[in-house]
Amino acid sequence: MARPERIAVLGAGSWGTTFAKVLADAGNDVVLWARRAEVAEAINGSRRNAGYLPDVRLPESLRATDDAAAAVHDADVVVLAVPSQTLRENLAGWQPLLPADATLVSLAKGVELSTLKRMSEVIAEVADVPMEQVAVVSGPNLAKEIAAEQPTATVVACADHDRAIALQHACSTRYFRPYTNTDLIGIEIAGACKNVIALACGMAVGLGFGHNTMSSLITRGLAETTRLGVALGADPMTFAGLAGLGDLVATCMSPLSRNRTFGERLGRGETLAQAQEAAHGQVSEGVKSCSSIRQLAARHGVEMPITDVVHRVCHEGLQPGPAAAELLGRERKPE
Ligand SMILES: NC(=O)C1=CN([C@@H]2O[C@H](COP(=O)(O)OP(=O)(O)OC[C@H]3O[C@@H](n4cnc5c(N)ncnc54)[C@H](O)[C@@H]3O)[C@@H](O)[C@H]2O)C=CC1
Ligand SMILES: O=C(CO)COP(=O)(O)O
Repeated sequence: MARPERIAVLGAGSWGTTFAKVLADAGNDVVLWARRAEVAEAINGSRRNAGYLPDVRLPESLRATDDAAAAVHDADVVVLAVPSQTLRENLAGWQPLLPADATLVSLAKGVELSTLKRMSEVIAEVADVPMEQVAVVSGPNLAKEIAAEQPTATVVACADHDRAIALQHACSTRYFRPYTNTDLIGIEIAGACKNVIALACGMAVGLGFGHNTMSSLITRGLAETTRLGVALGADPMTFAGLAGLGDLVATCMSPLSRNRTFGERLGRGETLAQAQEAAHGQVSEGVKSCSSIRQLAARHGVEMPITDVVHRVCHEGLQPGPAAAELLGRERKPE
């Protein structure tokens, strides 16, 4: 397959804007779709997306529009950079506009609440395309660091290995190094679950706990994530890779993570509404995915104790302190 040249990125939030910059820096012809016309105008005029990445100057070659039809026209690749719980609705609106053979790329890390589907499943269903046409990009990819051109690696996953390689070429830059993978289930489950574990780590920070607590949560979080993934058919090795352990460590350890920051606020005693207000509309996917992942785990008979308490803290009034005590007080077992 030839190297893609026309790429549309739909969603001009933190990651959509940053990934569009990566694609433009890699030499592609990139159009970024923003919901609000003034955001598109500011990107075209001042090369800034002030609401999300105020300190970053975007490449001259990156064009923005609020017209989705113009953005996707003739695109070889369409990147979906909207939150996971709105992706179905957003994509349904764009579906009639999509070029027939375009690779559809998910950047979202979540599991849909109403259906318990992964994002690639939602995309294949709504766009009515074979799963081989859908790809996922996931890894330790905090947008602000990548926008500042700090080196990172990532995973480009697609059941069609040739498409994965074409996309790998399209998003390789001197600061962004993608690896290919064909295990969509593992990559997506890892990406969704790490947000929930990051909420738990944030709560631990908010409660005043240190690195032993964080490392314990990361490691046991990886264990429960792997259990779920394997039950769904994932390759267990995926969880030791960039989209597994890599992203889990980055998100749980970094104050730049919205999920960890959200958890920290809850750990300090703020309510869900207060933490949501402080997020200024930026998405903390784990707050909703903790519920869908918990349901998915129950459906498959998988124990996910950290995810369970995160759900109950976020949605059932459990306090972070007693949640920690509950995890420590569980039945003793071998590792
Ligand atoms: N920010 C990051 O560092 C990374 C984010 N991700 C994932 O990428 C996805 C998008 O994240 P961000 O760009 O960071 O989110 P964001 O909150 O910064 O931006 C979301 C974008 O989606 C648009 N949007 C379209 N329809 C929407 C609707 N109905 N409701 C809300 N927003 C709507 C918003 O206008 C905005 O441009 C999430 O699933 C996130 O987990 C993945 C890797 C890195
Ligand atoms: O997915 C991310 C890093 O890989 C971003 O995490 P947050 O959504 O918690 O900021």
